[in-house]
Amino acid sequence: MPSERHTQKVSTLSSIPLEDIAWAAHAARQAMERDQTPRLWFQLYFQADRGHSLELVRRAEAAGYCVLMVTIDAAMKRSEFALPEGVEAANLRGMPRSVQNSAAAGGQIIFGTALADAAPTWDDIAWLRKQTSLPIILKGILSPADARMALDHGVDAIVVSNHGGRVTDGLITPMKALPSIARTIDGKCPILLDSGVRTGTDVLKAISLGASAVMIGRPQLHALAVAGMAGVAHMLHMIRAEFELAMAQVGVKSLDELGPAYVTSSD
Ligand SMILES: Cc1cc2nc3c(=O)[nH]c(=O)nc-3n(C[C@H](O)[C@H](O)[C@H](O)COP(=O)(O)O)c2cc1C
Repeated sequence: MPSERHTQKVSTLSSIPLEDIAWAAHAARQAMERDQTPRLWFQLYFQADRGHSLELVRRAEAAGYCVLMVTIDAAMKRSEFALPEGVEAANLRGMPRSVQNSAAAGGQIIFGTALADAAPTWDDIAWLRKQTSLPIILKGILSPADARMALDHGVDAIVVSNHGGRVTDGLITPMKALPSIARTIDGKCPILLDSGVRTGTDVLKAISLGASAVMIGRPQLHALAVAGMAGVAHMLHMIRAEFELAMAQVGVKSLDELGPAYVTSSD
C-alpha cells in the first residue's frame, strides 16, 4: 500500500483461468503510456497431489506471474454455499477435487480426520522452495513460532492474516499478532498484513507495528459491486488519502519515522 505500485493476487480458486487474467493485464499494460499495471501474484493452494500443485506453479511461471503467495491457513474449508451454475474453479479443471476446491465447487461439508491428512505441512513448503525460483510469500501467519519456521524455510515474505476471519472463529486479530511477529522477524523479510484493513488509520497502525504493506480484501468487492472499476480506484484513493492525513496528524513525513510508539494498546 505505501508503494506506488499496487499488486493483484489471483486465487487458485479463480473462476477465470490464471492465463486469461495475465493476458488481460498484459493487454492493459500495453494500452498505458506508463507501466502502472498491477503486478500479478499467484495465490497457491496446495493440491492433494504435489504433481497438481507443481502444474499450477509452472502455469503461473509461464504466464508471467512474479510471486507465489502460498496460503497456509485454509487447508480445509467448510462451506454450505454452492457456486452459481456456470461458475467453477477454472484453474483446477480436470484435477480431482482437493479439500478446498470441493467446498468451492460443490458446497459440500466435509468432516473427519482425513482433513488433517490433506493439509500442507512444512515439508511441502521445503519442497516448493526447491521447485521454483519465484519469490514465495506465506499467507496466514499468526504466531512468532510460525514466523520463525517461515524464515527457516527460506520464504521471501510473510502475510500476517487470519483470512479475514473467514475460516476459523475466535482467532487473534492480525494487528494484535503483528508486534511479536515483527520482533521475531527482526527485519529479515518483509511482513504484509491483511484482514480488517478498512481505513488509512488501519494502514498507519500496521506500518507502525512492523508491516511493510497491507492487503485489502472485501473493500474491493464492495467497491466493485457499487461502482465497478472506478469504485475500486476510488476506494484505494480514499484509503491512501486517509493514510496520508493520518501521517500528517501524528506528525511524520515518511514511513520510516513510524514505529510502535505511535500505537497504544489497552492490553
Ligand atoms: C470472497 C472471498 C474469497 C477469498 N478467497 C481467497 C482465496 O481463494 N485464497 C486466499 O488466500 N484468500 C482468500 N480470501 C481471503 C483474502 O485473501 C484476505 O485474506 C481477506 O479477505 C482479507 O480480509 P478483508 O476482507 O477483511 O480485507 C478470500 C476472501 C473473500 C472475502
